[in-house]
Amino acid sequence: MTGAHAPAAGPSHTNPTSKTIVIKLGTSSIISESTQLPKIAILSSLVETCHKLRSLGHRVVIVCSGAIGMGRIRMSITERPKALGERQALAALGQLRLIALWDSLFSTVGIPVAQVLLTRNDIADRPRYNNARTTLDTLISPPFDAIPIVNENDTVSVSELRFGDNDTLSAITAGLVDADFLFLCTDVDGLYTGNPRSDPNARRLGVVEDVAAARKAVSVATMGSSFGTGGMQTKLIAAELATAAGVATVIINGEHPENIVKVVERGIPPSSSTGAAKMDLASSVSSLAEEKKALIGYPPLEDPAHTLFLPTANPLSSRKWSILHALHPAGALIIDEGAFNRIARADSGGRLLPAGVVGVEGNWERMQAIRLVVRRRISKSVPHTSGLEEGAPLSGSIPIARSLGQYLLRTDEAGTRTPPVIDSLRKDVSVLPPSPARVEPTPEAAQAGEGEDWEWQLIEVGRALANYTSIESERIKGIKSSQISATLGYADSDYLTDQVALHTLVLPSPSVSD
Ligand SMILES: Nc1ncnc2c1ncn2[C@@H]1O[C@H](COP(=O)(O)OP(=O)(O)O)[C@@H](O)[C@H]1O
Ligand SMILES: N[C@@H](CCC(=O)OP(=O)(O)O)C(=O)O
Repeated sequence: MTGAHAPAAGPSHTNPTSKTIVIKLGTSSIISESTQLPKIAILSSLVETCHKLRSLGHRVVIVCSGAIGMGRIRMSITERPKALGERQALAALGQLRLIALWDSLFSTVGIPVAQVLLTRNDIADRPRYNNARTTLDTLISPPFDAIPIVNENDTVSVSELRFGDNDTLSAITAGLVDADFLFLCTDVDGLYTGNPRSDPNARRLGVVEDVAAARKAVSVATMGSSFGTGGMQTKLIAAELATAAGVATVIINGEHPENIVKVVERGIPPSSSTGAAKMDLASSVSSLAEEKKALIGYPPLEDPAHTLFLPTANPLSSRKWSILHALHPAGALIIDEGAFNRIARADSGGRLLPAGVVGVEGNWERMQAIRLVVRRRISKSVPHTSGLEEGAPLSGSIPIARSLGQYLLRTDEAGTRTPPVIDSLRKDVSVLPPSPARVEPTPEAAQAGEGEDWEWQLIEVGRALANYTSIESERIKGIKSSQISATLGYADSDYLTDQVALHTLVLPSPSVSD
């Protein structure tokens, strides 16, 4: 045998019970707030846990924060650095130490580790997304059987190309590797009804079936450890992203990594839609107020203490999930309500004809991801909601934009993340997320102006891969498919996009007629 690594028990792809497990370690799990030193004993225990998981046939990916924290330790900086350049420099100093530490700990059990540093840009389009997917899959498969250790490439990422927090990155990673489990290890035992550091009455939630409902039910003031960044807010976003991809997501205390094995071995109960699991769980736990039960599922889970977010009953396909949550939208097609109603129908195949397109914003090439934005008139006099408030009354019953809130998370210069701004996207679309393809009112909309009683509302309802470039789309918008050939001189598709992936909230108030 050559090299530092002794052969270790590797996972088997042929083992039907083999799971893919992503473990996210927050800075609070890596560095002690009191001693300001790496938590060596806990990291060692995590290494033993990974060894155990692999000997049970599972594949493991670690998403590890702590580069900036380790850099602070290295340079004896006690204050959270505010300047971007300083944070990027500290990340460069700390990442090296972090990976050296992991490499030396994992070599004691003969497991090779690989450093994977990502920015959003690295998964911005399908080819790059698939490339990252292949690399990770190759690393966790024979003959390498390695453990990738993923972090954001903080040293080079600039604001619009950042994930911003490793909770989101871990959910994206879980989607990339088609994970079964995502463990968000932190310094508390799970998700509580309030911040357990400041609220003595805060109660831990057990099984959560609906992340959006849980988000409503709890207070997630971002106050966290002095090293951590996102607090619970970003963990809930990660849970929403991951469960939509079919990944069971667990918030658990990083002090006892060995508990991860217990949760994996216990397995995931099917969601309540199947009935049986709810009965089993409900009978094994003590009482919980009825209203809480309805809202957030079950009483706290013990041995080990954790909060479990069940995967959605109908997870998105990997392709749709990546279009909605991972790829970077390069622009937007503005469509009318008729077009939206057609693509929202189950039998439409999600294909968008040029006839329903009223505007084209941004610059894109074929097969790049784009936003689909519905333009509609709304009454000025009738109070209405934007359709983005989770849990809003479902009067319009058109599926739309549940997760839009996440795109409205802003990161300021100091790296602080503010809560999602769930706001009306009426004519003022400046609240749309900053991107090169910022959506402005179309010339037609601007020309038409606003009536006395109505105004324009623009809402992102989904995303898709473009069949035509933005320049081609501009030329064929509003026409019949049969006219594409005469207009462009060729017609590679009757549709502007195939396989539209829609968000899942609801357009509550009906629009006034056009
Ligand atoms: N509702 C809540 N439930 C649990 N923890 C919460 C809640 N609201 C805020 N927090 C805070 O979130 C912190 C964990 O987030 P953070 O410090 O960013 O950890 P990490 O570094 O592990 O990502 C906890 O220490 C806790 O103080
Ligand atoms: N990428 C950064 C960590 C960002 C982050 O989300 O931190 P945390 O909230 O501790 O998981 C680093 O390595 O320092």
